[in-house]
Amino acid sequence: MAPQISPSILSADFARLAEEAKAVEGADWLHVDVMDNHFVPNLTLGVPVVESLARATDTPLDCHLMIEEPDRWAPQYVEAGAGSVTFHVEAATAPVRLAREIRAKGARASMALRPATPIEPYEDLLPELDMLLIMTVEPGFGGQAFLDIMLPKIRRTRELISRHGLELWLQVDGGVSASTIEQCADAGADVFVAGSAVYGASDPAEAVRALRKQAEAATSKASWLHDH
Ligand SMILES: O=C(CO)[C@@H](O)[C@H](O)COP(=O)(O)O
Ligand SMILES: [Fe+2]
Repeated sequence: MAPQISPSILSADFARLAEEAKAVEGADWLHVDVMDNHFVPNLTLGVPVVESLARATDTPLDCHLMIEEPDRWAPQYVEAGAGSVTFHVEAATAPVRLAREIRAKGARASMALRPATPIEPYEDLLPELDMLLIMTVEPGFGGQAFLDIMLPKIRRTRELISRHGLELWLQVDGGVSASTIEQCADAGADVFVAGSAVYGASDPAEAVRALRKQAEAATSKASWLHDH
């Protein structure tokens, strides 16, 4: 799959969300960080705002739920219009049932891992998912420095995906910018969330295009693409 860019609305001006969403039309997804002040020490937005955003933009919404009890809430984000819903495995009670429910309701099902959560215990769950999100910062805030200690986990996950012959997308989120996106693509990521690198730029749409170009160039040279 060609690399995809998902700008994070967390770094946008929340008083102008519709305009900020339109500013990145041309991106593959709009990444919406939902935080409940319990799973992470920050509070952002919920179902009503996602419903409004879905009406305000043609870009599909990639909802990243950093919340407790995703088993209870995630289906409501599909109903609100999200095209992809990511729950954290650390918070989910029944991740297989939840992934199946998200898919059955018509969205892509995705599971996220915090930096300290290994992929290996979840190998058998991968066929249930459309995307796996590897956090490259501790979740909670935009603008943090990329954790390059996550690169080996991205590589191991890409190997698992290839070994099982899965179509699953591999997303990275946190500190992804012009200086880190190539390392992520080389390690095997194919969906790139970028908040401050996009909304901190003078031209967000141009920042998306530039990141996509860098990711495409790095992916075309990456061994994981050619060795399988
Ligand atoms: O989920 C999160 C943070 O918890 C992210 O989606 C951030 O919003 C990414 O922002 P940058 O690190 O790219 O500034
Ligand atoms: Fe996120």
